[in-house]
Amino acid sequence: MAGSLRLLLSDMVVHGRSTLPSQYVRPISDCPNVSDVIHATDAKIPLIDLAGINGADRHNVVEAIGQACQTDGFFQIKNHGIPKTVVEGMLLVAQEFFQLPTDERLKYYSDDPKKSTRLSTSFNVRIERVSNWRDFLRLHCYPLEDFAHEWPSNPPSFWCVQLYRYDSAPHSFSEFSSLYGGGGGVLEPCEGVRSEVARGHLREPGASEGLYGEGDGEASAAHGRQLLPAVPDPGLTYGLPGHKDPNAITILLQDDIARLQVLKNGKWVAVNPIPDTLIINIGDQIQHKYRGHERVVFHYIPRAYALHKLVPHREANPRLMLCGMQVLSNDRYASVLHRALVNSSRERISVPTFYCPSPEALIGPPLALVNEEHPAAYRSFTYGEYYQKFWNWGLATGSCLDMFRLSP
Ligand SMILES: O=C(O)CCC(=O)C(=O)O
Ligand SMILES: [Fe+2]
Repeated sequence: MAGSLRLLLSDMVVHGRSTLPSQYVRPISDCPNVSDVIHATDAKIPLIDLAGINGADRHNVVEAIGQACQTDGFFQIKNHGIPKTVVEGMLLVAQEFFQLPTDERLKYYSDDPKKSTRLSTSFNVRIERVSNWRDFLRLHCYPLEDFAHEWPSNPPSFWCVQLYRYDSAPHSFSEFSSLYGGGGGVLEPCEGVRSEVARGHLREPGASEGLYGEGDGEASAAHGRQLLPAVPDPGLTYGLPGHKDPNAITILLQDDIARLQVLKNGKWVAVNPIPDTLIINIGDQIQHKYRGHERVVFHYIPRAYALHKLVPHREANPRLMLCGMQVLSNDRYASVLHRALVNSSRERISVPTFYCPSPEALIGPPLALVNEEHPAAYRSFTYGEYYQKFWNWGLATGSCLDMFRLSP
């Protein structure tokens, strides 16, 4: 891509540079107040041990997940079944990709958020006035067959690790692919996590029926790798400012540099890396498919629990792919604000996997919850529309969801 050379942060960074380029400098009021961050060991971001998930301890594990979804929306899991070498390999491949010669990387460069495979920088360079200190590679990966051919073929391990299938791959490589969304079995190990998150969260009687059920063709997954180079003055900029993920559930792998923070009880809490753990982050939507019915219910996470209390499933409108969403500000199920800071010593890499509804999925308030006393709080939208707004909103303060709010 001609002329894009300096658009990638990794190509702009000059080692030993002593000042931050002005387009990255935030106004003072918007700078991260690093002295006011609480350490996760004090704030207790839940760490859930999945070791017993398929055994006698299953009930307790599911309960713990449900509890974490209610109280935190952001937690860590250990004993997730993905070998350490595999997890390390994912970070390594990301690092290798970002170290490729500029020309090789720029083959994937695009500033178009609609592109399913792209390398870019900041957040949405088409609209933002202040840039974020990160480069990212974003890949769609479900169904795998639709997207794998677009993925980078370099570094060589990038392709092979992701296309190995269970039936043909050496054990470690097939496990490696398990962290990626996709067909051919690559979603399964995460499927357990994903279903348990949903099941634990929506655990009213009957609520778990069909969650991510068979024949579920509506989900999609995107996979990101982001590089946050070392920065001269980390107190003036962000890798990513405070935001809530627009999708259903995010599974995040971070390296050993503690720069991820989550807002808890009004305070930013550092999510200090714990070896061999993954982070689960509840996003703005969750998919709920009812087996044997056409309908798909996308619950807006903050109200998912209440929704299941209030709306018997069978009252949902079967024609409209019916969805529930409500005000997030005062609801304990809110998807949570989190942010990534940068540091001055060395680059940081993180690998998030985003599980999303399909772009066509219609999301709106359940009819049974809408009456004169409780008018719809938000207008209906497709996930595609929401997602486009999310990119155009540019991680501005407030919530992207507010753009869909109907006047009171
Ligand atoms: O880099 C991180 O740790 C957080 C990434 C993130 O929040 C995102 O990509 O949505
Ligand atoms: Fe995020």
